[in-house]
Amino acid sequence: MLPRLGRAIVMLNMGGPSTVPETHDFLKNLFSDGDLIPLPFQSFLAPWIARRRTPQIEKQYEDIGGGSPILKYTRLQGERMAALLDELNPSTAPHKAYVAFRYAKPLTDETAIEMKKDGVKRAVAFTQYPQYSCSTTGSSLNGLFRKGKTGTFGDAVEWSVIDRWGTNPGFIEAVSQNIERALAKFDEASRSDVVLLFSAHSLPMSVVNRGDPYVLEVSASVAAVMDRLKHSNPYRLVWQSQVGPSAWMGMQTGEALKGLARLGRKKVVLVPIAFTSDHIETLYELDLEYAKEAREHGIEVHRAESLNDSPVFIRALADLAASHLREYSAGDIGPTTVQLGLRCPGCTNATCEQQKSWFARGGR
Ligand SMILES: C=CC1=C(C)c2cc3[nH]c(cc4nc(cc5[nH]c(cc1n2)c(C)c5CCC(=O)O)C(CCC(=O)O)=C4C)c(C)c3C=C
Ligand SMILES: [Fe+2]
Ligand SMILES: [Fe+2]
Repeated sequence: MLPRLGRAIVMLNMGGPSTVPETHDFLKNLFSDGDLIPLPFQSFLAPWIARRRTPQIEKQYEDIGGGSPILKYTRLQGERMAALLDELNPSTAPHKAYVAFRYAKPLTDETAIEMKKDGVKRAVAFTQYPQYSCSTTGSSLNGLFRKGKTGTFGDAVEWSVIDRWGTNPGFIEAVSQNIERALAKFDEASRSDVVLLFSAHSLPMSVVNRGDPYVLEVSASVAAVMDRLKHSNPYRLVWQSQVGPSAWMGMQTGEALKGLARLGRKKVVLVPIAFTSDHIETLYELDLEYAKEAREHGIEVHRAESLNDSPVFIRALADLAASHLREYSAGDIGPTTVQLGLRCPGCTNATCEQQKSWFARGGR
């Protein structure tokens, strides 16, 4: 049971199957989410697509060691962040981190029950996606709002929100240090020729074209990292993990690697920039598929490690949460956002607007 003045920090993310047999339920939840993938006849189509896709995706999770490590790392990051927060902000201690995933256990419902049992009165919804997209953080906040307004967390919880932090100095420092470690694997004489290929999960063009800020915010992260590295190397931002036949943001990571080989650029560091721990896209797509393909094209390729248990990154999470708790009250969104109350100009999802006014009232 948290004492009255304790603070709950709720780490929001999509989640992933911790074991291979959980893959089907993960995919079913994912394809059922109209905020991520709006489908006609969603409640019929989602289970059908999930069933068809399960064997292929199960194989990928088998190949990366039997599941997604996202829960392991989110718990570790949360526990270490909370311990640091107790030191940084004794006036709001004790702090306790909760995990609320959108498509895998622990789902928001389960977390809500735990928070209710703990008697939480004041909570921070802390997105673990550094850059904002309506289809990721937006979906998590919509999910939290749907549960919150029916009292699933208890009647008296007051909320505030950290909804994006893609240019946070600690985050940028942690990514930059991992790039420097990858660069150190190349021979010193040709190190400045290495191309830094920042790779982020792509977004359907239909989402980009309705004014979603994700592409801009990922680009801002890349620009901040390059400033920190004093533009030591040539670089590009490319996009991976397209699903289905519609148009997605490009250029694709795989195509970029082939193009670089054609140009005679044979040294590359792959940098995951839009996710904070290892998952199928780093361990399978980047490490097993693209790196292998690149080597076949004669490219020497190393990947910057994901942030995972990076102490610099965990300190950044704690600093972010500490300044949020010091400077913001229930009903506030910050520190990075200046978009309170605004939704994407082309957004027609009514829940997005309701959710934002609900949080602006502190979750009342
Ligand atoms: C910032 C990260 C992500 C964005 C943006 C994003 C958008 C997005 N994703 C899909 C469809 C799928 N994504 C899937 C897996 C998956 N997606 C992300 C991150 C972002 N997605 C991650 C980290 C993962 C893997 C989780 C893990 O391994 O731990 C999948 C399932 C895998 C598959 O079937 O290929 C789908 C489907 C859409 C449609 C979308 C934008 C609207
Ligand atoms: Fe929206
Ligand atoms: Fe995705």
